[in-house]
Amino acid sequence: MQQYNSIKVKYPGALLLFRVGDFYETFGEDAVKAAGILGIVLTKRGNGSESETALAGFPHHSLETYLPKLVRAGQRVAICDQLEDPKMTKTIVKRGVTELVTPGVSYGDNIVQQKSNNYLASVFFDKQAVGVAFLDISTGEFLVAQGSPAYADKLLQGFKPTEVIMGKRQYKAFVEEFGSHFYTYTLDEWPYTGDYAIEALLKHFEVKSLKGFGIDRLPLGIVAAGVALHYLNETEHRNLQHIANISRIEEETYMWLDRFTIRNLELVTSANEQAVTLADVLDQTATPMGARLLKRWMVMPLKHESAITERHDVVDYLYSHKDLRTELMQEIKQIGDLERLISKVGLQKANPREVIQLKRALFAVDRLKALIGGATVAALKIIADQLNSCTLIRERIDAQLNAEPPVLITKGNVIAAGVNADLDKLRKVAFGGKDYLLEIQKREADATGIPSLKIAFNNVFGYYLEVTNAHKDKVPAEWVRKQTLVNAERYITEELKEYEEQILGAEEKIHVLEARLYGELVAAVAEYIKPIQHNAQLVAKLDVLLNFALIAEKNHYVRPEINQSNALDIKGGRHPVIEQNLPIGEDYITNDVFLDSETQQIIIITGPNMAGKSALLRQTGLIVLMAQMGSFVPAKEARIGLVDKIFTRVGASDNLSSGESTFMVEMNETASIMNNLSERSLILLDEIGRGTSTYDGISIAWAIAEYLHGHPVARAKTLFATHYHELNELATSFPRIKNYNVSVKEVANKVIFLRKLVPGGSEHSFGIHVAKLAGMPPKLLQRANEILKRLEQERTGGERIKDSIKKIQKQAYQLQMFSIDDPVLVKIRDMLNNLDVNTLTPVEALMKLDEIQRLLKN
Ligand SMILES: Nc1ncnc2c1ncn2[C@@H]1O[C@H](COP(=O)(O)OP(=O)(O)OP(=O)(O)O)[C@@H](O)[C@H]1O
Repeated sequence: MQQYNSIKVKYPGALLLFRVGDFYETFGEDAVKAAGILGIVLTKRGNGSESETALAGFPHHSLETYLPKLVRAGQRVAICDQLEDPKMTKTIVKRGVTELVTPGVSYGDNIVQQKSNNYLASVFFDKQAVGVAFLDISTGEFLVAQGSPAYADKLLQGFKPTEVIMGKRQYKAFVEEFGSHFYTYTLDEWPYTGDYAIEALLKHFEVKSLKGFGIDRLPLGIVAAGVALHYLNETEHRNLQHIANISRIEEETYMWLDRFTIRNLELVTSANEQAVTLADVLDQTATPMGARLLKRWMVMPLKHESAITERHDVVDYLYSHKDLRTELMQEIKQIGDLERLISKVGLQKANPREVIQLKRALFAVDRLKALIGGATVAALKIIADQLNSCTLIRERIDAQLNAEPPVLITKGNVIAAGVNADLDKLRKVAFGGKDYLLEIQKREADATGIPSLKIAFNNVFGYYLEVTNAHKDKVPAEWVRKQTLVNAERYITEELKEYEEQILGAEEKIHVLEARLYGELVAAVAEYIKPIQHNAQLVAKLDVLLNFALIAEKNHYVRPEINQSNALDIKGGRHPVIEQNLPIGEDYITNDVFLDSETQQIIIITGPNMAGKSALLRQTGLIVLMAQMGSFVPAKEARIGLVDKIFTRVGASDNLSSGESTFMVEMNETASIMNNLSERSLILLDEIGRGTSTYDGISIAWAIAEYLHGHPVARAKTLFATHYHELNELATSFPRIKNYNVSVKEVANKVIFLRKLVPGGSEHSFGIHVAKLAGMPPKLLQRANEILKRLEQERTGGERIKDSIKKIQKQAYQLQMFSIDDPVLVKIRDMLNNLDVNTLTPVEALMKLDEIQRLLKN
């Protein structure tokens, strides 16, 4: 326990798994936690004594099962192993922590998700800018960026780190800026200096300057990156050869998606667990690394024409070469997760089966190279040229490892025959024993004339000769009797003892020798980390492009034209996700959308509830996004003038948990749009202003449209869906604002949704119709219709809406159940009117309810 305690204090905040013999044990509070999370038995040690402590443990071979559960439950887990062979020491065995696993520093197959990266983010900021580094120890990726808080925020949203580290003093500011939904860990301040960080990076990469990585001008990013390395060291991760590169996330290369857009367009995740995301529709990649890269491309679409066209060219080529596609697919599947395999080599955690898989992957890389070498599209040829066969190492693995080795090196039979003469000889001794024993048996039987003589083995005295009682007298004098049974006796001989020692020694020696040879082989593979990682990146890229071609064919997408104009021209566009999930027999209704900066910059879309306004907005955003990530798009034709930023304010995304009201969130999001828009921005606004009173809402919406139209430098293309028909008036005074509506047909008091976008404003919202579909009481609906009619009559009579509303307010609502004159009801009404819902706590709300109930009862 002394040893335990001395180790435990070194890893504050971590749950310590303490290896004792064949078990990992936890003690005290850790035991209580572990038992709770893992559902294992909690016992006590040192019952009743002063040192009594809670205890919970599990067999060491179950670590793979239990560790992920602890980490997923948000625990930091320190794994403390026995550092020497207990047989070799007379005192207490030496122990030490060999790894500290945290949510962001994990690589176990059972902990990290195959198809997602597992990023640790390190953040460091000053008053103006934020530096952020992303490191995935399971893949070796290491990226740095520096920019405005908004840029950092967008990256954090896109990369979705499983852990964010920062200096203790920056924690509060971090939460204020980026929210409290990240798993965070704070560190002491001392490593947060430029000097320390640069030194850590130079040392790790064994270079003299950071210039080669293109990150030397990111002082804050460098500090963040240096601390990320420092943190790996702190968590006992020392074998990091696979973190072989660090690169800058180039802000100017990628389209800007604000955090709301990533969320609102449901690209990779959705607030609704059941919802189908764009990733679900677009991902049929053949390898996990392809799936990970696809996600990256989805949240970081490109904004340079040449880079996008290059991807489209490849997709186009693969689209029209179906046979090649099938062949490529077969090879890529074989390659599997090469990226994580080679990382395991770097971490010195690759088992023999994984090294064999690595070899298979390299053979497949070779075939892949040959397959695309003949392609007539430049980008594919470049991939072919860059793929590295790594012939030497591949052949070395092939020659040195058995084709189907066990997972554990300790099981033996990993190194192939013929690799090492000593090993071959030892194996003959150890495993050629059966024949040898039979030989002895036969010789002794002949010599003694005991035909039934048998050689056998037991744990007590090893190999022995067994003689039945009938032949007892023929036993030679030099045999040593060891055991007498009812009808037989057992003897050992000098020869058998010698043989036994040789075998036991041989097995031990084989063990050591195989481990050494395997270690040498893995070290040799580690020399190839860089080329193999490069292969992995190329294959992942090919996988995603191939995937785009497959999906394009399957879902009938077309190649979009990307150009430098400022126009967005989509013909027959569809929503990629909704169209996949329509009831059978229903077709998605396609729509054309045209926007440019000259004639039609802003489209006001009105139309009834449920008409398809939001779907149209989203599909326009998604089509642009898909085009610029390199995919084909769900449309009949699409000509896309490059977009550099997409902003959305779509649907109500309540953020009540962070203490903001829905309307506040909406205004935050809209403000961020107004402050960041550019000439090439695409803005999607859905029902801006509906979270407040009608007048406030209309006024804000009106002013936003005016602002966007009148912006001195940036004529951002905007789709503006609204229920405020009043906004249709804008078109009369602003030349680039146009009215459209998503049409419906009214037949015999029923509404049929046509879902077609047609020019012109619309008059009705049919909200009451939707309320009816939803099953509102008929009385209520009837009254709503009355009010609506009245309002509409008065409006067409030329009155201003405000006056109309006033009139309506004068009408008393005829409540059937009771009269509003009732003083009790008046009291309740006043009470409710005076409540400030925004500041009310749940408890206060309950107390108010209780009060109301009592008033009514009395
Ligand atoms: N073009 C279309 N073809 C087929 N179905 C569609 C189409 N557009 C929308 N839908 C279906 O109609 C539903 C309602 O669409 P959407 O949410 O876009 O309506 P809305 O006009 O934004 O309504 P509200 O004003 O009430 O928010 C969608 O969930 C979708 O299933």
